[in-house]
Amino acid sequence: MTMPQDKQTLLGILKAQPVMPVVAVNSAAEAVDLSRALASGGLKAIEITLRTPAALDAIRAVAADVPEIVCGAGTILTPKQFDEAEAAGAKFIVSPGATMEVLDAAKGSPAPLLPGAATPSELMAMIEEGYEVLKFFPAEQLGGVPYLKALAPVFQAISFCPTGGVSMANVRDYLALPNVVCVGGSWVAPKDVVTAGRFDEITRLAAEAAALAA
Ligand SMILES: O=C[C@H](O)COP(=O)(O)O
Ligand SMILES: CC(=O)C(=O)O
Repeated sequence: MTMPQDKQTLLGILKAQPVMPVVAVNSAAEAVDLSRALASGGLKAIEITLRTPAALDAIRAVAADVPEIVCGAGTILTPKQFDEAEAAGAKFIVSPGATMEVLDAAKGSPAPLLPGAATPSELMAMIEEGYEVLKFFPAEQLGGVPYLKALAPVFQAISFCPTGGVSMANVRDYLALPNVVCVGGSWVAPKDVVTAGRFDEITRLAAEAAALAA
């Protein structure tokens, strides 16, 4: 079996904080301010999703100007997006799912890929491809904590980053699972708070999330 996923590097990034902020940004400047505010609160990485036209510029700017945070790219759906995100400086790449084309793009890349998988057959396919650290999206809608608990004894090598519907109300239940390395969430960077430029509030939310590690 090949081992294309740089598991150690990826786990290092994911385990450095309990919550990975998943964000969609309007501009590179906004992404820089947001990243600094999240880092001030104690979060060590950010996933900038390719859901806005500003995403690649934002990744470039954060990778260059905010050394205190590890900048990754999310919502990678195609090999072209993988290549663009890597070229922009993304240090890790997240996809809500997995296609053979995206897995091919990830081969040999310095940016480790966190692909998404949910069903037993999808998990078996990922294991065959050498992937053991996986996104679980959309977590709550797919069955949440009870679903992940049921998978654990069967898929003992798999670690998940559940994302989608996770919040301060349920995050502790996810983090208590042995097969969860961290969660992804947008609640630490609410759109209205970012747009209003209330970065002190972002730092407060980030600190609250970072404290979940204790
Ligand atoms: O689209 C969802 C994001 O990836 C994160 O999900 P969330 O907004 O439920 O935290
Ligand atoms: C769901 C997610 O985190 C992504 O779109 O990459």
